[in-house]
Amino acid sequence: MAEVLKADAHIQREALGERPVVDVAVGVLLQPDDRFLLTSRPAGKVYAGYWEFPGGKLEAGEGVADALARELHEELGLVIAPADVQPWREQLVDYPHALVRLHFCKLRAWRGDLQMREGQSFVWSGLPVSVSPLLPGAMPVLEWLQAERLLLNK
Ligand SMILES: Nc1nc2c([nH]c(=O)n2[C@@H]2O[C@H](COP(=O)(O)OP(=O)(O)OP(=O)(O)O)[C@@H](O)[C@H]2O)c(=O)[nH]1
Repeated sequence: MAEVLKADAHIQREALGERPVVDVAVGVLLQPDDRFLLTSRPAGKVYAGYWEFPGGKLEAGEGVADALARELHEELGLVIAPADVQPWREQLVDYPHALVRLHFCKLRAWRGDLQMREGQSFVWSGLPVSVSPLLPGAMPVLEWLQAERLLLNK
């Protein structure tokens, strides 16, 4: 099994094998200058107020690119073509409330102006990130981006 990131390890949860995996499509929206979009989780959701990359759970029978296009439209009013979604990395995260498989995708093209349709806040961030707290499942992305930038000498 791929490495599992255990969030809030001090909180008890069911054994791994007994929980279903929830698939989540997550977008890393990148500007030409490589800043990326972070949004805050709306009130009423688990980890409300934490910063994350936008996205959400796949519906039954839905693929990652379609789910991401639907979520980004529902949450942010953006229109993206599934063909512009670049699958990037996957990460399993073991939260007390759920075991999730995050499908991180890069996006450099979209249409429409950002609308915070769920009352979220947003920031276009560089590295290091200036907002906090960050959702545990969003943290590996920062390391991956940093590693890529070092490699490309950016
Ligand atoms: N969107 C997003 N979700 C993440 C990230 N990292 C991470 O662990 N997650 C987890 O993935 C799951 C996404 O669920 P969600 O609640 O945002 O999805 P949703 O919009 O479909 O939820 P709902 O329709 O049940 O309210 C949550 O358990 C969340 O903690 C991230 O960077 N972005």
